[in-house]
Amino acid sequence: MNDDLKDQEEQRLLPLRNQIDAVDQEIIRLLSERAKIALAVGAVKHEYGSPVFRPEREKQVLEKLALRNPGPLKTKGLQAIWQEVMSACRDIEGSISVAYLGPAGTFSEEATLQFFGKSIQLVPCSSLDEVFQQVENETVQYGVLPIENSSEGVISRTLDLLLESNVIISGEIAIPIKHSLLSLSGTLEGVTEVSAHAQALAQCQQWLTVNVPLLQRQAVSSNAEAAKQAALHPHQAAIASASAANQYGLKIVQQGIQDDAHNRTRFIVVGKQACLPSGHDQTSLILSVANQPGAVYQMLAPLAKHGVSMTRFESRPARKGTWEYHFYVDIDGHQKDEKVVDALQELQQTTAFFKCLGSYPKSSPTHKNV
Ligand SMILES: O=C(O)C(=O)C[C@]1(C(=O)O)C=C[C@@H](O)C=C1
Repeated sequence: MNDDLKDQEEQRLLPLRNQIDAVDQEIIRLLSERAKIALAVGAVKHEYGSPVFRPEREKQVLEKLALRNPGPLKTKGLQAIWQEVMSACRDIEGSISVAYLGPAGTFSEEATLQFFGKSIQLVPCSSLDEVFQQVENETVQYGVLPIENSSEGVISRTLDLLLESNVIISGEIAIPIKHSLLSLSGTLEGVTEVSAHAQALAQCQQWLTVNVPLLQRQAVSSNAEAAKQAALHPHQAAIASASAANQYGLKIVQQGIQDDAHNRTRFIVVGKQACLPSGHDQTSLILSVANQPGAVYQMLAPLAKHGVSMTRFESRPARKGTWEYHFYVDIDGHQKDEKVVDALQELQQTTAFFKCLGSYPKSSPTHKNV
């Protein structure tokens, strides 16, 4: 562009940018008003000793945005902004800390930030067990854990820890998982090994077999750990997110190497506080029944009887060597909803084992960020 055209453009942009500045000032004034009200809300919560984070209310605020959005902003963009507004308001009511499978740069961190917004204290942990421990010991208020991947199935350690521990599920979020092959040089020259979390290696196995059959595959504790190692050793490549490349000083050899283009992981948020109904909730249960014919069919009868829909059903061996199973069941509705109350009461009487993991807002398409 020549200088004349640049000047012309500047002259036309200037008044528009002045308008944006004036609107920004008004937004800041309104945000400050909102923050003062949040402080008053926080003071009331403090008096009653109740938690700052209210997932059911945040879900309602995000849903209202979808209904009220006049455009031209996309609802997804508006909701992402509001997620940060609520995160910042929450933070002045009282800071919350959230444990996740670290180090920095993992998909767990991405899910944590999408769910809570950026105004939180991130506490990276070295294992899923440690995330649970931190929540159980109340050294953090919440923990974020992967529970199922669309191509690889359930994360069995998370299911087992839910059975053993004493935490309550307070939310869920599903995020797209896109893997990249990273190395120090951005090429595979001199590279003999590729490392990643076992789940990521499994999610990319076809691509690796077809494209880099000679690279030795090495499972490590997380993709971010693989990226850290690749940054130190030129003979190692790593599978991690494209953003991990920046974070660890690596270059992208190839993006999007996951075998399933729609690869997603669902994460759960656990804490010690039960959620109130939001209007669009689900309840997670662990059940088991005596090992006899028709037992599973009978186990589910109270749900059908009270018109409660089952949205997920997983089984895990009870690890007693007796071919007994624990069933992980998600149902529609909150445990305070009348028909759920009736169904749960009956289930408690008819099952050999019953554990309610909590009721929490469903991640609707508008809050799924996918
Ligand atoms: O409504 C509340 O309880 C608030 O604290 C306000 C607010 C918000 O910013 O809208 C902030 C934090 C809560 O998690 C929910 C909502």
